[in-house]
Amino acid sequence: MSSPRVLVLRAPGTNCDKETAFAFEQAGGTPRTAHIRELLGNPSLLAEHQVLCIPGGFSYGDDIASGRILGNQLREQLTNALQEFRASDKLVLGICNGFQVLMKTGLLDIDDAEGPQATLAWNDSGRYEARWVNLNVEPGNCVFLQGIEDIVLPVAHAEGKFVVRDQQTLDSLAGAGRLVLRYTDSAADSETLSLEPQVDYPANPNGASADIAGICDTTGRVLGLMPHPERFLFAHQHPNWTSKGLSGAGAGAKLFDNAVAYFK
Ligand SMILES: NC(=O)CC[C@H](N)C(=O)O
Repeated sequence: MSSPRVLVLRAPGTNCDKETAFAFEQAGGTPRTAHIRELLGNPSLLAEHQVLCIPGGFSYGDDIASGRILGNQLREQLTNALQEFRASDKLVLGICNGFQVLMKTGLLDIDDAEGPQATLAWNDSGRYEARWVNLNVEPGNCVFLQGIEDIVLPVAHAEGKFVVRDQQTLDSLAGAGRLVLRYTDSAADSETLSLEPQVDYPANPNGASADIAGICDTTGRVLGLMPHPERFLFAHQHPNWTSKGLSGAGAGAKLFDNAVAYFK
């Protein structure tokens, strides 16, 4: 297959669908944007695509909780179509609000018999955080992050604090290679795995447990992350690109390249 078809799903309040579709297009994919109503009316649309991406924004105005309404719609009304999609060796990406949505769908394998093992809560600062952050990638089987050790990306969210239920759950998620993306700074000890952040604000912009910025499912084919890779496709999007002498592609482009390369 030369160019995977990417379904970029939007809902009322989504605001990153165009740049996310553009990111997949730049990478050689064939994106198509669909409104949730269109997908609910025609679930077979999913089967026509190889990648499902839920982009960032404020779906349903972040009412109740970020991602809750769209997540519930997907979980309750498209259960079978989504599970079939994942089972057929396809990819799912949730960026920021899309991550918040994915957390509620079951696609990230975050629920166990006792309920959710983790959730995304309000930032410790109590406000929207828009800044650039440094991230470490845990080596593993996450398709989107292959070949990336560390990466600089922007975040822009108010409900991005990844909170894990307890230390045992944290250890088991880590042991399974699920904690794929963590905020870092020069003083960070990435070996320590604690419910408390090891990295101080603002390098950890929200106070996430163990500085977690993104997780994948058990297959490595579903990724949810708070940072926005689609906002760093070109070096000149970095605020210090001239002083750093950056040129060419931005670091975020690699995630989309990896997704497309998976189908070649
Ligand atoms: N950029 C986004 O996707 C924002 C996510 C969400 N609406 C929040 O503020 O937490």
